Formats: sequence, C-alpha cells, structure tokens
Amino acid sequence: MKVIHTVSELQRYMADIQKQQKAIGFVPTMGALHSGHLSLMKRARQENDVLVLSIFVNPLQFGPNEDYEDYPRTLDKDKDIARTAGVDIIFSPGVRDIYPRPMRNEINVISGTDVLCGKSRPGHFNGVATVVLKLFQLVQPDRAYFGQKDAQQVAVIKNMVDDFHLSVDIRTCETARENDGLAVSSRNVYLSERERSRAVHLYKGLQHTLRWITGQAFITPAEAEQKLQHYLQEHIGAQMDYVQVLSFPELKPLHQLEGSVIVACAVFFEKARLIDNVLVHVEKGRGGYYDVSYIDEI
Ligand SMILES: Nc1ncnc2c1ncn2[C@@H]1O[C@H](COP(=O)(O)OP(=O)(O)OP(=O)(O)O)[C@@H](O)[C@H]1O
Ligand SMILES: CC(C)(CO)[C@@H](O)C(=O)[O-]
Ligand code: BAL
Repeated sequence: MKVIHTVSELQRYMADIQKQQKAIGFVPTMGALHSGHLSLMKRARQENDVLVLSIFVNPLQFGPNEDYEDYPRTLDKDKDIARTAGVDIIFSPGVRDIYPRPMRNEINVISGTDVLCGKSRPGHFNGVATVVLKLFQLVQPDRAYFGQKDAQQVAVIKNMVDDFHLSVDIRTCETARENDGLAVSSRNVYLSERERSRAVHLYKGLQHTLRWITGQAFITPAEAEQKLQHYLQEHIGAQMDYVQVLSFPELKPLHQLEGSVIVACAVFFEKARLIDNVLVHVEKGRGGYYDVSYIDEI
C-alpha cells in the first residue's frame, strides 16, 4: 500500500496507473475509518483493479461554528484498516496541498440545498462538491463509492456528475449500523454514555415512521414528520435539527406519500450532530393504507 501526501506525487503515480488501463475504484473519506468506510472499501476492492482511498478533512465544507478543528484525525489507525481492506493508494494531503491559495472558483450547488443538511449547513454542499470535483480530477476514477447515510450528499454528487458530464460511475452502499441500529459515524466517539444510549432512537424512530406509514390509513408526509419529531423529542430529548419526509432524489416536499421517499432526521447532541435516514418506495395499497419497500441502491 502506497501512502501519498502531495498532489504532485499523486498525479505522477496516477498517470502511470492510467496508462495501464486499469479500472480505478475511489473511496473519498475524512478519515477516522470505521465499519461504514470498510463496507465502501470492500465493495470498491471487489469491483476494480486499483483501489484509491482519500483521507482529507475538508475545511471548505465546515461552517464557522462547526467541528472542523475537533474532527477526529487518526491516520496511523486508518492506515492499518486500509491495509486490511486491500487499499492500493491512500491519498492523505494537507490543506495547503489541496488549497495552495484561496479558491478562485467553487461549485455552487443550486438544487436540493434548501432542505435537510443543505438548509442547516449553508455552503456545506458547495464545499463538498468542490473538493469531490478536485479529487475526481486527480484520481480519475472509473467508479466512486459513497454511503447512503449521507443520502443528500449522494444526490448532490450524482447531479454534479450529470451536469458536468463527468465520466465516473457513482455507487452507493447501504448504511452500516451498530448492533442496536445506530448508524456508524466518526462523530459517535463524541457521545457521552447517556447520549449513546439515547442515540439509538434515531434509527428506531425511522423504523417506527415506516410502521406508521403502513399502519395508518391516509397518513400524510406532514403527519409522519410530526409523529417522528414527537418520538425523537420524547426519547432523545436533545435539540432537533430537522425531521423531513421528501421525494428522493429530487428532495422536494410531498403532498402525499408515493414513489421514492426519504425519511431523514438530524439531532444535535452536546458535541456531535448525528444524521440518519431510510429510503423507501411507497405505493398506495388498499383502503388508504400504504405498502413500503426498502430501496437497495440509490
Ligand atoms: N455508517 C455508514 N455506512 C455506510 N457509509 C458510511 C457510513 N458512515 C459514513 N459513510 C460514508 O463514508 C464516506 C466518508 O464519510 P465520512 O468520512 O464523512 O464519515 P462519517 O462517519 O460520515 O463522518 P461523520 O458522520 O462524522 O460526518 C461517505 O460517503 C459516507 O457516506
Ligand atoms: C465526500 C467527502 C469525503 C468530501 O469531503 C465528505 O463529505 C465525506 O466524508 O462524506
Ligand atoms: N459525512 C459528511 C461530511 C461532513 O459531515 O462534513
């Protein structure tokens, strides 16, 4: 496994690989690797000849009052995990390598940022899209792998790939969860014991929502949101960021439950903001009830 820290070295190294016409799989991350990242790497390993992993905590996607400075950085441990996953190249640049000067151009994400994390983290997806475009240019992957946990990010990246005719295939992997259902996240380390035991209700709440959708005739998206909000407030008791039921991947409000639907929530704990979602296909059943099936790949 090769560990590369500079843009120029990566460019030299990738030029050689590109000449060999090998299929390149790419997993972009911010490090502090866990089983969620591992599932992305495993799939990318199976589907490509060469596996590139990037580890870069991108300042451009953090707001002024967010956790950029405190974001966990565990490069030595990450290298061990990457090695076991069969990574060929780790690209772990410094901020000055990626941004040697203030950017003169940035991607401005126009669609789908007025909801969910786009609404609560203004500018976040401009930062994500800008760094992902840079990384795609450097790595020139055939396939790039993202997690469903960050479903809005997947929608934003797919739109960018479409809009700019980028020749990379975006593949999404289902959310890896702890045994009790909590979505694995680098930020989980910042939960206190009490918060950790309550955090499980994010996923439990999402599952209850699916039951409410199948069990309550004529339930509206707004009613489903209200019930989930109430459940989370009662069981977690932390400050809520959002609870939303939207169409996916358009991320538009729904008047009635039908088609591909995302049920998503975000909660502020003391030191970490956690997100989770479920993606389902909803169909009208009999007597005003709905049938729901999980969507495997988005
Ligand atoms: N539990 C998970 N299951 C599947 N993919 C995941 C999971 N957690 C993160 N990923 C994916 O890994 C990639 C890198 O994510 P990132 O490094 O930000 O990790 P993270 O755990 O999501 O961090 P944080 O939750 O603190 O933002 C993204 O595509 C993300 O969606
Ligand atoms: C895609 C990404 C690596 C861009 O910084 C980040 O947003 C993440 O880890 O999901
Ligand atoms: N996984 C999303 C990256 C972020 O929270 O900034």
